Amino acid sequence: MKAGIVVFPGTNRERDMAQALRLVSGKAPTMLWHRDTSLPELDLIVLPGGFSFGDYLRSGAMGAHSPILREVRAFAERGGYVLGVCNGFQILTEAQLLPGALLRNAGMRFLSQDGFLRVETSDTAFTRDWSKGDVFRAPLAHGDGNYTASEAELDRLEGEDRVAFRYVCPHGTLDAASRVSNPNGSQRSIAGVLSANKRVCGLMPHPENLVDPDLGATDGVPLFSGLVKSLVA
Ligand SMILES: N[C@@H](CCC(=O)O)C(=O)O
Repeated sequence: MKAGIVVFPGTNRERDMAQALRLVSGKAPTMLWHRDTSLPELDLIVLPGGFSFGDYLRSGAMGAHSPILREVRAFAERGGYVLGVCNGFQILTEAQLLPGALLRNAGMRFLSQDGFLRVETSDTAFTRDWSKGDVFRAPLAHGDGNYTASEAELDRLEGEDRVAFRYVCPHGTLDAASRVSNPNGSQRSIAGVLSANKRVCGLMPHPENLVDPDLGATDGVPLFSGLVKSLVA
């Protein structure tokens, strides 16, 4: 699987993402710069976490206007697979490659804690190595993770099976009003969504940080192993 990771000024999780892709796929990804105006041949583009442009204006707002986003958009329009994690998810919504917006956390403070996610669909390359209803752990680290969209958009996402992950309690129950189950106030406890063709996925938690057994947990491996199965010719 030929993966590319986009680095912006302020990105700080590109090495975590590169390590996860290398560990699971066996192939080192290509590091891309936000000013690049052409891409190598790729199967997957990843926008990793961090603080692109210092989160000035809004998290992801400036990164969404970087030159490389024209190439990312064209790649997605050709049916390419794109994964946005945390700041990468914020950039994808700001670029309108995914619906909705990530607003300030409901508690108005930066969250740095474990989150528990329930897989809401296994019918995608990003989730095929889980079963619908599986619950896994993934670290959270963000100030603007409160997923928000219109009621009509939320209904559309639900109706088209495009909610990928939802925040739940550790034993899997869902309580949108609970800060344990829903740490940042996201509407309907949504943690990750998909594009209409289900080939662009964004999520706030960091599954790339739980793929190495030497670090004590491999909860995030299925995200990457599913992509390898779908994208390796
Ligand atoms: N800087 C963004 C994302 C953080 C990250 O990607 O880890 C925020 O605080 O919401």
